[in-house]
Amino acid sequence: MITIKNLSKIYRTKSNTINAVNDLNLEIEKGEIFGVIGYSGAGKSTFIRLINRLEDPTEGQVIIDGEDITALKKNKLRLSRQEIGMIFQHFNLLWSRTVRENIAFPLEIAGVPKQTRRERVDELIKLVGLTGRENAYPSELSGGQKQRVGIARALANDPKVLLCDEATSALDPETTDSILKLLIDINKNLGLTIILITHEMHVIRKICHRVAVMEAGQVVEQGEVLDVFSHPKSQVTKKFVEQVMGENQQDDGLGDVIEGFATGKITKLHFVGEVTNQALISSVAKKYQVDISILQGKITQTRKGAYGTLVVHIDGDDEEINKAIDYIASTPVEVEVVHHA
Ligand SMILES: Nc1ncnc2c1ncn2[C@@H]1O[C@H](COP(=O)(O)OP(=O)(O)OP(=O)(O)O)[C@@H](O)[C@H]1O
Repeated sequence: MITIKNLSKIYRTKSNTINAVNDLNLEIEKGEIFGVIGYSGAGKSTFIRLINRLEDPTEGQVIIDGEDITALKKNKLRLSRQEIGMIFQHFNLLWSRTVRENIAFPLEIAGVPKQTRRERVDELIKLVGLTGRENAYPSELSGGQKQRVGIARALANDPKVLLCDEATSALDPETTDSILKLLIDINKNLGLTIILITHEMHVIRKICHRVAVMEAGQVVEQGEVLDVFSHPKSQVTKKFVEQVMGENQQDDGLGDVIEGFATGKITKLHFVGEVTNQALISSVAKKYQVDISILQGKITQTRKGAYGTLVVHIDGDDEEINKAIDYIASTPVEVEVVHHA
């Protein structure tokens, strides 16, 4: 639905030439939540601003539903922009306008008649959960409420695409979760395509279907979120996965723990995808005469399932332990026996 072809943006200053976006190619599907992650300076903001032509590219094309946005003249561009909503890290609200008036603003610009405008604003206020706050000014709102106004305003003209520029980076973790949940609901209920840029892997993990990792203006890796988590290829992607999974957490002090067991087997269980850790552990404990205790590990959830490793101690008769291990190995979970007591 969105095709990015050989997109480049070069900034020339007196002393410098910066390839902020450098020959970028991407295909984004209709109705997906697509994340772009990168460190500061990777070119994410420039990239997202090229999609709605807040910046003009030096080269390349952005094609949305067959229409080449980069080739549009000013008048047509204004109309096309109504199909692309955008929300920002610092909300960009009009401080002298109430919630209702902020949300109505893009409708006024689009020439929507007053009565229709009022009805549409009412709908949007309900959609983003701001009922009761209609007449408040931005200065009277929490960060999460401000971003809800930003979202309602971005959705006012019924866009096909929503661009999110570090939309939760100024919010605390709990508020971030509530805004991410709202974005998931909007994506599901309205079938809206969402492109978000972030430097936080948690945001990608929680809501994105696919992700592209950017470095020095280029996409260095892309794919389904779960695949990128489980098989990160580039150094920069590995660093982002560590943000969520922790660094070298797997074997921290495991040697000492292992020495403490005189019976049973210590096993590492690698989870990628559908099977959940709780379901597996409890079904093994029910099916076989074994005791299982979790010694260490970290499991995280993506939209396509769990990812991570658990180290467990399985104790009981040798035969039962082996049956339990064979059973686990017959599921999508990978088993590795690291110690026989
Ligand atoms: N208007 C501009 N003029 C000159 N250089 C710019 C301009 N805008 C961005 N750059 C440069 O382009 C590069 C990419 O910047 P960009 O803001 O797109 O990165 P980013 O990944 O979004 O990082 P951040 O999160 O820090 O904004 C940086 O080196 C930046 O200094």
